[in-house]
Amino acid sequence: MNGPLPVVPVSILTGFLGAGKTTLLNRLLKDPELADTAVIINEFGDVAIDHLLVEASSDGVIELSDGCLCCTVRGELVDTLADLMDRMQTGRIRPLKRVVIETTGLADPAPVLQSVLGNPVVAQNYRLDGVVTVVDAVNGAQTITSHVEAMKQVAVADRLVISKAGLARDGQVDRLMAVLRELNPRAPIVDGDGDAAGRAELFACGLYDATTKVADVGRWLQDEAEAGHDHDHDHGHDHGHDHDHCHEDHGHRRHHHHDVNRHGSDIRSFSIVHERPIEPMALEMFIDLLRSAHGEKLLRMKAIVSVADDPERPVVLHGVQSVFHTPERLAAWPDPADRRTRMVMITKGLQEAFVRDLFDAFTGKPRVDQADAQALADNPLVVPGMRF
Ligand SMILES: Nc1nc2c(ncn2[C@@H]2O[C@H](COP(=O)(O)OP(=O)(O)OP(=O)(O)O)[C@@H](O)[C@H]2O)c(=O)[nH]1
Repeated sequence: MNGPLPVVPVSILTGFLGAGKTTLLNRLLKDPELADTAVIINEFGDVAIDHLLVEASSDGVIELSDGCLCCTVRGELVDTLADLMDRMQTGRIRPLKRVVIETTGLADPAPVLQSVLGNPVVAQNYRLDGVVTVVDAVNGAQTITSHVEAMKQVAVADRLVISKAGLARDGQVDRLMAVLRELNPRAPIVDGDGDAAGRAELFACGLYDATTKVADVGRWLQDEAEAGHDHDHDHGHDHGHDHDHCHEDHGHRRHHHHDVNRHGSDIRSFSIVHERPIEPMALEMFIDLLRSAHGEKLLRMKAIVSVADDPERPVVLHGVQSVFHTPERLAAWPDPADRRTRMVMITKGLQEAFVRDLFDAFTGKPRVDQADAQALADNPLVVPGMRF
């Protein structure tokens, strides 16, 4: 009979929306040292795309359902970790050498950390081996100032990885380094393009130690531990935050009273699903307009698109605020049974109806009260029926 399984190290990979978490993970998973790693990803949005874009063998990637890891999905994370352990113990899967949890970009890391550190069942079988936070060189400094989650993600980190340095303007990386140093004086700062960012050692941080971080980190974890305790007794999911977060789904709103709005009441997540291939020019104009007129309100856009010039080979689009990355053409549909265009957007102060109308105008869905594509391109700030 085999002895008890060794305690499995858990790494948390975090970073604000679009910082480059999945890109880094895909690179790291190529290191043979990270074979036998399970990846738990958590996506904010009702149409899942992320799992299509993580390149590990599909049985190594577990997707947590819609909702944010720091709010509604915490219980699911704990259940998933317990289930993985059960499967290992009963020999249904090979023993894992590591579990990596990729959070949503909007996640407050404190409750996620507390789920691993503070849950007795989890803590028996897993140990938190560190937090790796990706920070985007172009948007990072501004994002940390505007979003408390981004600031906390930096403060709790054991390693800080700077992505997109190649896209940064003069002085941007130095300014970002200064911000990072102030929030987290001890975590090594790693160049996302360098070799160290692609090796398994990036995750080998040693047992998580909040006392090596700025003083606030210990307090956040303590607050979470107390909030978690309250949950057990009264199921109040408040934490002092507003509860009005909502997903907008194809024109319908689904209020999730338990999907706590830690993320600001003007942050929305919605998706556009389109059956027919889209003309390349229409797609380009739609994206151009969205980016140039409303880029700063578009926290994140992720899409897999059927383009009419080659519908067999979908295009993957990534937008992060005003930065749109070079589109990538895939060799084939990740799931050949589903060839629909799917776009997921996370916006701040930009309504779904506005984006949807814009999309409809460019994809030729006729509407009597709707401006045509040319009129929109001429004056993107005027959309009939829309007020700003
Ligand atoms: N040039 C450049 N592009 C990058 C780098 N890292 C990521 N990107 C691009 O940034 C976009 C977003 O990257 P992702 O890895 O999906 O970001 P993410 O943090 O996982 O995004 P969310 O999970 O939505 O928060 C993609 O188009 C990537 O190709 C980098 O270091 N350099």
